[in-house]
Amino acid sequence: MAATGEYDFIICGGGTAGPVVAARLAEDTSLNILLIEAGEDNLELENTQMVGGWSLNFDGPHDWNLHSTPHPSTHARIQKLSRGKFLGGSSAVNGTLMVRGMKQDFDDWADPSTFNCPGWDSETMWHYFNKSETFHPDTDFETDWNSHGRSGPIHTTVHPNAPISDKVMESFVDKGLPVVPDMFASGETVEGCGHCTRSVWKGERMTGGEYLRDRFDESKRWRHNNVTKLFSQTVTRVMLNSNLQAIGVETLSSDSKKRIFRCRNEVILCLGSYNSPKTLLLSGIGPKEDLYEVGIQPLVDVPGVGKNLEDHLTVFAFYESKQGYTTDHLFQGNKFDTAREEWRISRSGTLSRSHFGAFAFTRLDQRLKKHKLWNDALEKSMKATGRDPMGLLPNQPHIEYFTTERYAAPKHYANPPPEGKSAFANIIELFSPRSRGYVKLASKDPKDNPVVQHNWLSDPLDVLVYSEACKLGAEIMLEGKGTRDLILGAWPPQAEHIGFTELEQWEKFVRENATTCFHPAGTCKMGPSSDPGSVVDARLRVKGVTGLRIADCSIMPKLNNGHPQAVAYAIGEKCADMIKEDWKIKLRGAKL
Ligand SMILES: Cc1cc2nc3c(=O)[nH]c(=O)nc-3n(C[C@H](O)[C@H](O)[C@H](O)COP(=O)(O)OP(=O)(O)OC[C@H]3O[C@@H](n4cnc5c(N)ncnc54)[C@H](O)[C@@H]3O)c2cc1C
Repeated sequence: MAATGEYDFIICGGGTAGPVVAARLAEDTSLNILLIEAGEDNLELENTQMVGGWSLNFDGPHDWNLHSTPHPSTHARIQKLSRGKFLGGSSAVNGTLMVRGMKQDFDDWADPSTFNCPGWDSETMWHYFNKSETFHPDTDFETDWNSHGRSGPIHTTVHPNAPISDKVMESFVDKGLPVVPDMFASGETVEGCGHCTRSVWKGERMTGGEYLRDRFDESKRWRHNNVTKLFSQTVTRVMLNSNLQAIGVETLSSDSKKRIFRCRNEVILCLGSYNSPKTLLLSGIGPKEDLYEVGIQPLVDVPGVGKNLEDHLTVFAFYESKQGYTTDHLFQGNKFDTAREEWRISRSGTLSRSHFGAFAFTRLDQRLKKHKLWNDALEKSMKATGRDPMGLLPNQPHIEYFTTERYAAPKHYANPPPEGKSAFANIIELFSPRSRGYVKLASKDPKDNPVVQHNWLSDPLDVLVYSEACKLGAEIMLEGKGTRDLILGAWPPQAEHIGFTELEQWEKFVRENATTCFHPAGTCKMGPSSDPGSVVDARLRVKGVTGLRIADCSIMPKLNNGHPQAVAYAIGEKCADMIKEDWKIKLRGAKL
């Protein structure tokens, strides 16, 4: 098998973080960079650009088609774990929400007494969040300009609310969550509600691909001549020499042809939280017992690879609403085709925007302190760490609420209201869960998806916090002054949650309904060498080898209390800067 190329840096994965690393390194025009992506270029893939087309990418050739392994805590339900397989990766299939999380989340990453990852504090992360972004505020939006960028490749906006979202905000305020302008970018408000930034501009979704090609440039040319883009090639392993130095990668094409690409400096894995650990394991880097299990000779025993899998859960509580508030009428009947035509012609209409509406953060201390389970755990955790049992300080929220502006949900919800009826959801998202899962190889065949066991809700405290959050969420919707008179009942009408009065009813509800928020993280955790579970150090270098880094959501030592795409961009930005420092690469080329 002959080598088919040699590059200074090889970036594996053209998703969210990968293109950032490639593009920033390419600012030095003397460098020769290869970016390898298993999926296609997204230029001709309409559903990666049409904001409302996101779920049409699921379950086909543009999805990795991963599934969770059943677990009794979620009633052995098998859940789809969609990930984008094209340029832009999961940023090209996501809900476009740019909820950065709290400043404290990143100060925890950096703090020696918590995750001990120097250089990952909030000030640094806000610098990189802003660097990746060009924010276009609405005229009457009160912008916190310290928390937005003006010249990054990812163009963002706020969303014009449908009437239902304004009514939901009224209920949030009525129930004690005040409106705080731009709180989801500023990262300082723990209890409040407001609008969040979206990775949408001029009716199009922004993806990691923007770093490589300016979508609004008529010519559609690539920004950098020194980045070779290789699509439809799956990286199957990192090649290590006898000194355990990464010297290249092996790839497989869809017609099963193997190729080898060599690198002079470094390989950077940006394959996401399921596939980065998978590729390390296929390369002989991981827990030795897991490798022996599938017949792979361990080269480096790194016990943390694939462990520490964290995810946010969401549960959708649907309500039927009076007519005139939601946007269901724009989708019912054959209106989807009309809406798509409108988007095609003018990049406007309902498919030019995401269907999420109002947002809120809150803590649940008052409710939780009624429970012995919580109080016992609180006493212990306060003594041990000064934090609550979820690992949070008082300036970090337990929960996010966000709502839809019509009946919209993951695919297993299949009860859209007929014409003449409207529905919306209050989505309850559990932050900082205690449950952790894992990613393991199913076999040594790189074509097989890995085994993913999330273990969601396996920790009783997660169930308690989540059930209380759902109960409060229902009170806000049913008693809050904006929504109490417009909600007609649950949707579908036979849904029982509308009548729930007891916490146990909500516990059953979350076990039966909670589903992934598509935020997997932590499977190649960053941490100091003293942490046996860490896979990369604070400069993102893989333990036990040289010339190999990871830059994607898998490196998060703990998920942000927010949504992860903005973090993925920031990780890519910071990784590129660290590589430049380490290799003393000078900027000679054009800036983005
Ligand atoms: C349906 C959905 C909705 C979401 N909604 C939001 C939201 O609204 N807001 C938010 O902040 N976050 C959201 N997220 C999460 C967010 O999009 C991801 O956390 C983030 O994009 C992950 O970035 P990443 O770089 O880690 O991985 P990815 O973006 O998944 O990139 C990995 C890339 O590597 C490629 N790849 C994988 N394996 C190989 C291989 N072996 N060889 C070559 N290439 C390979 C993949 O095809 C992909 O392009 C959502 C995610 C999904 C799926």
